[in-house]
Amino acid sequence: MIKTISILGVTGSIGSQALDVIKNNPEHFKLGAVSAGRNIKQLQEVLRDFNPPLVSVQDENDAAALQKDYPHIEFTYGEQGLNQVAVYNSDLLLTAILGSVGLRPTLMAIEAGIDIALANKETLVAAGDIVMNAARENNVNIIPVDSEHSALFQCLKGENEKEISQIIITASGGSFRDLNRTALHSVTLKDALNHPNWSMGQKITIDSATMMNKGFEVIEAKHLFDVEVSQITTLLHKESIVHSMVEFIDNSIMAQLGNSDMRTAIQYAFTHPKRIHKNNPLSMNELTQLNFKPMDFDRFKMLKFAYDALEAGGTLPTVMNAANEFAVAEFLQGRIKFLEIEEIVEERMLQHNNIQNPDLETILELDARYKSNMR
Ligand SMILES: NC(=O)C1=CN([C@@H]2O[C@H](COP(=O)(O)OP(=O)(O)OC[C@H]3O[C@@H](n4cnc5c(N)ncnc54)[C@H](OP(=O)(O)O)[C@@H]3O)[C@@H](O)[C@H]2O)C=CC1
Ligand SMILES: CC(=O)[C@@H](O)[C@H](O)COP(=O)(O)O
Ligand SMILES: [Mn+2]
Repeated sequence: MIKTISILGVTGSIGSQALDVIKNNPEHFKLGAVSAGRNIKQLQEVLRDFNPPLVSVQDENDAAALQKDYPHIEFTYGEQGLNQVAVYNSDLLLTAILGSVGLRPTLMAIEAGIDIALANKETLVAAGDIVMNAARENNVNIIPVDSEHSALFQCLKGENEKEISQIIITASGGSFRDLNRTALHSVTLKDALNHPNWSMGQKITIDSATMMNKGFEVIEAKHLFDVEVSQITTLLHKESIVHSMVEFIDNSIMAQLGNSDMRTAIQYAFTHPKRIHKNNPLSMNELTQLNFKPMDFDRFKMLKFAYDALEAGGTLPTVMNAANEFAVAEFLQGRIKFLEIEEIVEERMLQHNNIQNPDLETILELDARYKSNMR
């Protein structure tokens, strides 16, 4: 059976790699509806190559202009457009959109009974309980795409979650892993965007440099796998070859290894529970060494913030995510320095009065407020 896959964020790093997977496997996958933001040039290539039935863009004028050029495709725009793409009749929705803007469309897809291949980790950080409860109520599968969670998901296949001793999430350390905190005062945006192992979008590359990405991944793991916070460990692993590990109660450790190629995780999310062929094997003969080092929470303060937010629960993870989206956007615009990202996040987390068991409207309201310029 050919699976129809819709994509939120088709013009991004994950979106483009997902298109490679679809293009390389026409006997298995077909593109459904897609959304893009403002990169219309890249979207036009997608339209020419894949001819999707429904397309959403951020701006109304872009939608109108595209409609003239591609009359056989249906164009829509804005938040309403994202929702339309999300509920388009497909077998799987890949959430490769950036940030908490992905939350509502993801929930709408879940309510429509569509399985989710989840790359958009901010959705689980902002509203993990609501999303996971909705998935359970609607009998929808959330299949992780994030490389660490894909690894954990694969290691846990057929296992009993009660027999997990700990989940070990590996971390490259990001662009500044060899610098101490003093040196971080003078780092540049250009340096921050230079990830040692992965080629990714700008925001996640900065999150990796601040270690917020690993914090998000700890929260993501808590929601995806039924474990205690105390069972989630992080470990520095500079090669990003071991994508993560699970230790079981009998001391066996299972790991998933592979190249730094997100197409492996994307493809697995598309084919799960089966596997299909792929042509980019990790050459074990060329692997000279794999390094592991304990995490340093004083050096990587943002990871500690994430553990604190997860322990506190309620709306604190939502606020942390929103503050981070604001601060990283400011850094990418050249308006603040690297270390001000964590200052802003910490400041906003400290000023927030936590609310337990929030509903969706509360989360969306706080998300908008803490993402805005409050300074
Ligand atoms: N890149 C990676 O390897 C990995 C990414 N992830 C996660 O996947 C998600 C996507 O990351 P990545 O692909 O790197 O990000 P990119 O920045 O490369 O792509 C983001 C996509 O979302 C679209 N988009 C952004 N904002 C909006 C908006 N307001 N409305 C509509 N569309 C919007 C962009 O559109 P446009 O460009 O057209 O404006 C683009 O298609 C993130 O949550 C990230 O954390 C997880 C693991 C690995
Ligand atoms: C590819 C992927 O999954 C990223 O989230 C990756 O984890 C970033 O690497 P680090 O956060 O370990 O630097
Ligand atoms: Mn990851």
